[in-house]
Amino acid sequence: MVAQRRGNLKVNGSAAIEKKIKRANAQRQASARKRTVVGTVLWCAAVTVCAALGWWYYVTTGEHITETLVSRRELLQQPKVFSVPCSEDYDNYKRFPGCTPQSCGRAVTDTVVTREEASALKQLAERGLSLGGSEGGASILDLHSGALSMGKQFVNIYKYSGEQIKDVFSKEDFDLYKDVRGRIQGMIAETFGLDPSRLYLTKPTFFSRINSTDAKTAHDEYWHPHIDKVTYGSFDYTSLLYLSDFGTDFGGGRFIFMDATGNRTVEPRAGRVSFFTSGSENLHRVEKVTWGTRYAITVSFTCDSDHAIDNPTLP
Ligand SMILES: O=C(O)CCC(=O)C(=O)O
Ligand SMILES: [Fe+2]
Repeated sequence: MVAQRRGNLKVNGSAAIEKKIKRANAQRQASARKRTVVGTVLWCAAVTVCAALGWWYYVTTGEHITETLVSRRELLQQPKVFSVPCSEDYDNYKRFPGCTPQSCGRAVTDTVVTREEASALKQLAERGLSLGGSEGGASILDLHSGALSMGKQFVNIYKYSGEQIKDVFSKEDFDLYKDVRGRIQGMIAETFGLDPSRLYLTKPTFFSRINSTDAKTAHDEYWHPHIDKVTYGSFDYTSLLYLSDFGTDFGGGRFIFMDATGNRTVEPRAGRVSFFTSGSENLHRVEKVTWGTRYAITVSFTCDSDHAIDNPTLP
């Protein structure tokens, strides 16, 4: 009797042990699965954080920049000129002696436009753009055609504002614009050895205002690499007059020449004029603005009088 009970106990006991072992195994497997899932999630999170830190470091420290041609802190006493071999782009267009680029390059000057003039032009841009503005990060105001960014499209500021335009812009504003444009034209002609009277203002010539708001339409995507002669056709010489300071008024927003040997940067500074031949020898882009507001004017020149535009006048 005692022996039989012991036997039963033994049978019952080993079943219980087997059950325990099974339960323990199941628990071990479940926690191993849990560990794998947690491990994967942590690994993904670590990779994401590393990628984000890498991107932030890349953008803020300018690791993508091989050389800074002119920094914001520098104040150039004379133009800095950099020669680059001309591309073949100009072969696809009619050549204009005394104007079509024969030697190509890029240059930066801080002595053609004063900071006071840049400030007056920025105020002009602020007043004009306050009447409209894009929903995305990039707005333009073209005093020649009247185009003004408005939401997701453009309006004609002269038609849109009617008589009130006289409260927004003055004759002095337009005189300053004309004067500055003339000086830039003279500087381009002198630097590239051109006859200034063979160089004409062309379109689009416009103010730009850029901030860090996400783009809403393709018009807001100012950061794409491009060649001005390909994008705009009539351009032979592009100039950019900066109206605000990199690092003080805005972050990001540096101008980048994308050469085969690396990226070369111009840091905007109010009153600084950067100018260059418009072919693919000067492929470029603007870095995304990360904070603040960046103002500039793109002033464009052509050698083809058929594409010339006049200075803007108040209607
Ligand atoms: O604002 C800039 O620095 C460059 C603008 C530009 O590339 C353009 O208007 O074609
Ligand atoms: Fe451009």
